[in-house]
Amino acid sequence: MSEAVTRVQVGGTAGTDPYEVLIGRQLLGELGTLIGEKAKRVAVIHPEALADTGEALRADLAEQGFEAVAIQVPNAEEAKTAEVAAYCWKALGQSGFTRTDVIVGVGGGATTDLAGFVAATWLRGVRWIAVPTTVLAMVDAAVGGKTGINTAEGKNLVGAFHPPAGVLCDLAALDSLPVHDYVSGLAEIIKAGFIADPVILDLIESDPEAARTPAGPHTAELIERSIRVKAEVVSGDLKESGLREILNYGHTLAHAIEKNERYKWRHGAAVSVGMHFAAELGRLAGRLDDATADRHRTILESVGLPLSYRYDQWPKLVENMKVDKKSRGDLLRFIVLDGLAKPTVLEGPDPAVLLAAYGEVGE
Ligand SMILES: NC(=O)c1ccc[n+]([C@@H]2O[C@H](COP(=O)([O-])OP(=O)(O)OC[C@H]3O[C@@H](n4cnc5c(N)ncnc54)[C@H](O)[C@@H]3O)[C@@H](O)[C@H]2O)c1
Ligand SMILES: O=C(O)C(=O)C[C@@H](O)[C@H](O)[C@H](O)COP(=O)(O)O
Ligand SMILES: [Zn+2]
Repeated sequence: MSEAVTRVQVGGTAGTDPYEVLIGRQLLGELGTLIGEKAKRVAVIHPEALADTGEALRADLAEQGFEAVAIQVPNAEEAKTAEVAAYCWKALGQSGFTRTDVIVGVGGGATTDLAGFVAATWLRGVRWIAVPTTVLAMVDAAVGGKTGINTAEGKNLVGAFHPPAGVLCDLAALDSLPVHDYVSGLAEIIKAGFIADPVILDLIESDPEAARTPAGPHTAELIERSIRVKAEVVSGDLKESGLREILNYGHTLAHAIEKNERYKWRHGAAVSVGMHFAAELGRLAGRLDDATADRHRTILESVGLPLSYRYDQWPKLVENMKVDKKSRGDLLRFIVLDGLAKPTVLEGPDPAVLLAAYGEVGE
């Protein structure tokens, strides 16, 4: 018997089409319905690590009568390149993909970012469905319609806002995820806790060791709460004209680190260091109380996320941060907290304060 399915609605305001995020188990039966009757062809974009899943999905869709192709892409950030996007476009062209056909992105956030970007750009936009298979992709990447790829100059510099037609979070997928990747996803869950839903922090703090695995007692609740935070924010501001920037908490430094590491670090690990930095920045800018700033350190450390990065890299990180999407002209902008669950923008902080905050993070 299948377990209960939770449905979270996203969008439906300001002229955007609403869609649902489904959270549960054995959800793949929903895929055919979501794809719809208008589609003749379906392309399943999946990473190498999920070759079997990708092929099983393709075969199942073929059995349902679709002309289904599987497009295998590299694992992780190696998939988020212009070359891999071009490879996908070629596969779509060769299979005669039209505007009524549908892309399915199955994998972690790197795969769903790429699949969504390919869907946004093919024929100027076709429908796509996200099937996230990492905790990070479930709680963040697959929801909200930010799609994109990296360039040598920076993280996610090319992309489009192109929401999916639906998101299927099958919790069973998490069982095969290496612990390192599971824990990396906790960074975005903790982010949702600090910016909007402190119950998330309480649940993790009640048993940090258990929070490190999908078998933990609060897994489904942590995932659902984080999705609800994201859904509420992006429903109010799809294109990041204001409110949505709060989802970038910790990301200004995180993306600078990822670029500096040539995209070999996991995103969640970089976000962890980035949130530690943002907390210290908030504290030194006189915005954030000591207890909440210290709480960042303890909770991130308790689940095994990193807090530090190389001190000598600061000048390069500052250069990298200049292309952050929140920058305006020469003005660096950061999301900081005025208090727990009170995110705000800090514009053009004094370089001495920035360096002092990094002094707490650098090793
Ligand atoms: N669009 C957004 O709003 C948004 C939000 C947050 C993060 N992101 C992006 O998401 C990406 C990070 O995503 P991620 O943390 O999911 O990493 P990832 O996509 O790089 O996946 C990590 C690794 O796990 C493998 N994998 C995926 N599912 C698996 C499973 N069930 N079992 C075993 N292996 C599996 C992948 O192939 C990869 O090797 C970054 O590129 C980040 O920029 C986007
Ligand atoms: O959805 C958003 O908006 C976010 O900022 C969520 C982030 O977790 C995510 O990493 C996003 O891809 C970052 O976006 P970017 O615009 O800074 O590239
Ligand atoms: Zn992120």
